[in-house]
Amino acid sequence: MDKVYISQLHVETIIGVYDFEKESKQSLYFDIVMATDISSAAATDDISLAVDYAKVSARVDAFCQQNQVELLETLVEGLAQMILQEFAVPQVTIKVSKPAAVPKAQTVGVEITRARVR
Ligand SMILES: Nc1nc2c(c(=O)[nH]1)N=C([C@H](O)[C@@H](O)CO)CN2
Repeated sequence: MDKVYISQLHVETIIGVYDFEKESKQSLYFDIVMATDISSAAATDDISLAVDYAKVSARVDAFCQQNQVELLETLVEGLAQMILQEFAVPQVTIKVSKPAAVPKAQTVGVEITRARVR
């Protein structure tokens, strides 16, 4: 299966378990890989037949602003379901990194892969 991907998408949003995290936005970085068959888009050179990575990026940012949650797990699960439904891809992998969370680590985060249920 072919892939369309987004690397290190920077989103600033309210996210976290602790009270101090609910007061100001923090940086998250998303790596997103979407399975797709690119043959129709390649044959026609038509963006409407492609998974538009710019539209996905904008939706991910908007989703993060509209859905303020505590856990990275909750956020990526919601994002995966949104991408599967709105962009007609059969499978998506999302890795989210929260570099400021653990000072002694370069970064921490969560990665999931979800497939559309037929
Ligand atoms: N598996 C997770 N562990 C932790 C999360 C999380 O979202 N998933 N979040 C926190 C805090 O919000 C942390 O980022 C603040 O230091 C802790 N562990």
